[in-house]
Amino acid sequence: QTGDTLKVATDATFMPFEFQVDGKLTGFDIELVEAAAKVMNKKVEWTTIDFKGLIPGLVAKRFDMAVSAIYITDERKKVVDFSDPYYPGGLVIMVKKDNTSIKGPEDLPGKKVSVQVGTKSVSYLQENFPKVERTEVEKNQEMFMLVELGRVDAAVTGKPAAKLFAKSRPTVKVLDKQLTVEEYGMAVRKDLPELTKELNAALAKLKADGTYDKLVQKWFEAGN
Ligand SMILES: NC(=O)CC[C@H](N)C(=O)O
Repeated sequence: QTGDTLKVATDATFMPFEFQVDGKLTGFDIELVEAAAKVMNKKVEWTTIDFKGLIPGLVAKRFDMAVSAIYITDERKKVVDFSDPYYPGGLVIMVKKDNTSIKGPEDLPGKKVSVQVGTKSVSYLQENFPKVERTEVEKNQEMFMLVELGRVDAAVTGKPAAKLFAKSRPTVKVLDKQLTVEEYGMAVRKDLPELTKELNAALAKLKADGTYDKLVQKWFEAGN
């Protein structure tokens, strides 16, 4: 169905999942997709776009898959297929280190919170805390920076990325309480069911042969 090239889209602004070093894509998702493609005997052709364009781009058949720390949600499952879950995630709150007024999501109404457009963070706040003043931005770096600069009170984003960012910046902290429990999946066009099957088989092989564990170790556990 997809020939020998897999067209994969990502929003490379989310360390350690996908980001750029000297203009080159790298991260856990990037290496996992490359490894899966190798098992499937395919080459990867990457496209980088804003997160909000990933699911619409799949629907419009601009690429075959999107891999970008995407949570598997019922809403998204209506328009795209997902691989088996490949990593656990969940939303957390990031604030300035000296912030004492926000201890959990119940403290967010009336506060300014930065979120990335098109993400689960937006729908989570809309549904559960509609009184939060959302500042919606395109890039994750911008979302984090608004907290650092004190232009917003908090950011709501995925735990691994928030933790990694907080580790590199002494001015911010991640609250322990996790707001949701999620699973990351690779999103695939609905008209390519064979690709989803092949992808699941490749992921299973990478888990069985130790490649998956090595990548988890490299991107999430090394140096902790
Ligand atoms: N890639 C990201 O910036 C995080 C997206 C978030 N996990 C979601 O699925 O909505």
